[in-house]
Amino acid sequence: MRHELRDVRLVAAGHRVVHGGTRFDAPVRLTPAVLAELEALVPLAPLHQPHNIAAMTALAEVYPELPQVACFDTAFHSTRPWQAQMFALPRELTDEGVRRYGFHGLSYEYIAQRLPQIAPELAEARVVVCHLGSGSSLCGMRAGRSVDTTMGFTALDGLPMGTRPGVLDPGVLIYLMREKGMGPDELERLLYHKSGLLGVSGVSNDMRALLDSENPQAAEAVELFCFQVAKQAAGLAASMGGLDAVVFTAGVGENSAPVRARVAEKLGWLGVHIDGAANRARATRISAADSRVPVFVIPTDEERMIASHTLGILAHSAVLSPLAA
Ligand SMILES: Nc1ncnc2c1ncn2[C@@H]1O[C@H](COP(=O)(O)OP(=O)(O)O)[C@@H](O)[C@H]1O
Ligand SMILES: CC(=O)OP(=O)(O)O
Ligand SMILES: [Mg+2]
Repeated sequence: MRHELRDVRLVAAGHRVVHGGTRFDAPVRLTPAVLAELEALVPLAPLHQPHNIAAMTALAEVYPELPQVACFDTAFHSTRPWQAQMFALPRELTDEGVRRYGFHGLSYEYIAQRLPQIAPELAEARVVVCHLGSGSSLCGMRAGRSVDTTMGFTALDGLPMGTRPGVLDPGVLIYLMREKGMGPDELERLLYHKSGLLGVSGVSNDMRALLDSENPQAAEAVELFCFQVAKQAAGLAASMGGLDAVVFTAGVGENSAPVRARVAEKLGWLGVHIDGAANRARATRISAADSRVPVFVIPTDEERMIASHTLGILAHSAVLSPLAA
């Protein structure tokens, strides 16, 4: 890094941190105390949080004076009403933080800023944003604020993903523990690494490979994915009391015209109709001229959000002093 960045003056490092728990609903400057709190959240995001923390500790070793800022995937969702945050579990579990957090918040925050630049008439709109990548989730946002989202306590809930199952009857877990003798480590491997598109297809976790495959199980994996996107998008429309626009973003959402077409087809009854040619050309607005609900493809930019938050924290705490790399 020192070599690559020799002509650059580093002023700070911003990080995506997937889980902020109940404690962090905004970006925060990294301190040893903050780091300890982020480490305590590792069990809630075992696929992501350890890597987020590893980057911070590595950087702190090389640049001990460099200010570092943690920007949370969960923070954007702190505006949701209580019904969207609560599981129907005994109160004491809710009180200790067993609740729905939601993720991909930096991506949703970027889209919330970008959409009104593209379509000012939608500034107050009820929008379902489909962040479809390796990890996938949906966010229902109204006037740019999160109302509801498909992920929950961890990044396992909601849509099927590359290697995660999405929504699952918790009774399945009791069955696997009791009848198959699975312990927490084996369950974690099953749910974070072996399920989702990979588990259903037996072929790949990559949507491109599944769309190219002749294997009927690959086709089933794609169909299961599109079915759940449409079904859960309709659920978010109910959370918002209506639907005024749909946005596709992230790896699959930005690049896969067939997935967008199939999801839109399943949402036709809600007034979502796309224009085939615009969709294939990956236009910014892909809805048909007579579609009640406009549909957009907007490339996300989580890094830009992180940079912007990091500069904001620096300006706020007046630490933007000349720091030579
Ligand atoms: N042209 C494409 N068609 C279908 N899927 C694609 C295409 N390009 C990328 N993808 C999918 O996007 C996924 C990665 O999305 P991305 O948002 O970069 O994921 P993440 O940030 O969660 O790693 C890949 O796993 C791949 O399945
Ligand atoms: C939260 C999450 O699932 O992130 P990613 O899409 O990066 O896996
Ligand atoms: Mg991503």
